[in-house]
Amino acid sequence: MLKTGRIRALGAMSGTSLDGVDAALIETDGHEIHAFGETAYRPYSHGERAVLRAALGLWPGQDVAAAERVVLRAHATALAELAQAADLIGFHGQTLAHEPRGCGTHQIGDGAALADALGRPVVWDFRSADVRLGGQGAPLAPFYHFACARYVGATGPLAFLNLGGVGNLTWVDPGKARPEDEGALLAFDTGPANAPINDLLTARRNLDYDEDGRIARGGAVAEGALELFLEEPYFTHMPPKSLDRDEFSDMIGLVAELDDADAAATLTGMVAAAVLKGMEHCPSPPERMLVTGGGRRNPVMMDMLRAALDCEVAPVEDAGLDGDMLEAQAFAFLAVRVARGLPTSCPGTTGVRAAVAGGTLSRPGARDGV
Ligand SMILES: Nc1ncnc2c1ncn2[C@@H]1O[C@H](COP(=O)(O)OP(=O)(O)OP(=O)(O)O)[C@@H](O)[C@H]1O
Ligand SMILES: CC(=O)N[C@H]1[C@@H]2OC[C@@H](O2)[C@@H](O)[C@@H]1O[C@H](C)C(=O)O
Repeated sequence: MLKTGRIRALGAMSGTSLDGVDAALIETDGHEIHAFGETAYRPYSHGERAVLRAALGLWPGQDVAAAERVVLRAHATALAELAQAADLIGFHGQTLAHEPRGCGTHQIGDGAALADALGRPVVWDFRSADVRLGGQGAPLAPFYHFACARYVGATGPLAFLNLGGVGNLTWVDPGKARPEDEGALLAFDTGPANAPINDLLTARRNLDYDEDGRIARGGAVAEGALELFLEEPYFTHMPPKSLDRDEFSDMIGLVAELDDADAAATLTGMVAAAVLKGMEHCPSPPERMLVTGGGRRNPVMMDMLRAALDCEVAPVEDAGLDGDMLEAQAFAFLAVRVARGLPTSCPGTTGVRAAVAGGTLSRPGARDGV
């Protein structure tokens, strides 16, 4: 692979909400974003999702064979067409469990098998090297956020907020030369985001989520429950810090006595309150917060964030980025960095001891990685 120049990279992400595989092409040299390319989305069927859900919480050595097959098949079909135009693939896989201070972090998805299936080199297993070196293994999107901040022409500090199952925040100083430079990035998971709302509405109404915040809009935030939530020690822990999807699943108990609308409003308010708490850790107030992930489609959540924060809060689309594909693009970008030996995480993003290029490069036909 060429050491300099642009690479057409295809990234694939299967997030904690288990909805499907996002795929996106970008052109990059691993430093700058030169161009965005085509995207694809391949949802999981109900049956596939059930297989993945049943495997959540499992660690290597446990029986994850069925889930592995689902992930490989879904990615092979999701990526088949776009892979024709790609020099390199970045394959995140599916996180089943994440406990960086305990068992580690576990993503399934065999990159060597995917390289064989697609006939393209694949970078995968992005997180474990970081954990081995004392990092949280997450979040990894921040190095891409640094490139995005440059791409959108930011001159002062700004923040990216991803509202997926969990919320994660990246504070960026685009004035620094490189993302691994001290003070360029601070990143951490803010707390729960959509996962508890989805879980509540699945249990109570058999809904996947609170579409456009319609249920929360009819309710009011229960201040007592919110105060109890904010007593969680997680919020006072210094970053870097990261969460597993279900680490805050107990919070549903805090809204158990409330009707559906008040419960949804309160869980939505907790997301905004957790982000506000997170802002206390930022080195300086950002000029604006660009929001990505499914939560940016929830107007009630966005309004609560705007009410809580002192800066402009806008979906990343306002800056010309694609909030549905940002994570897939991130793993395309990180794949290029790994292939070029450039770091993908640093003390400010994951707490790793020193900047590290995490990931394995597997070429088609070479099962053990190259
Ligand atoms: N129109 C909408 N209204 C309200 N909520 C929405 C809407 N669209 C998406 N969401 C929420 O966003 C969630 C999906 O977010 P996203 O796709 O960012 O998750 P993910 O990438 O799987 O998660 P993570 O980033 O944690 O891995 C849905 O489960 C839902 O809760
Ligand atoms: C272990 C893991 O898969 N973490 C995910 C998850 O989903 C959101 C948040 O929790 C973030 O920490 C991370 O994903 C994004 C893509 C990241 O690494 O930046």
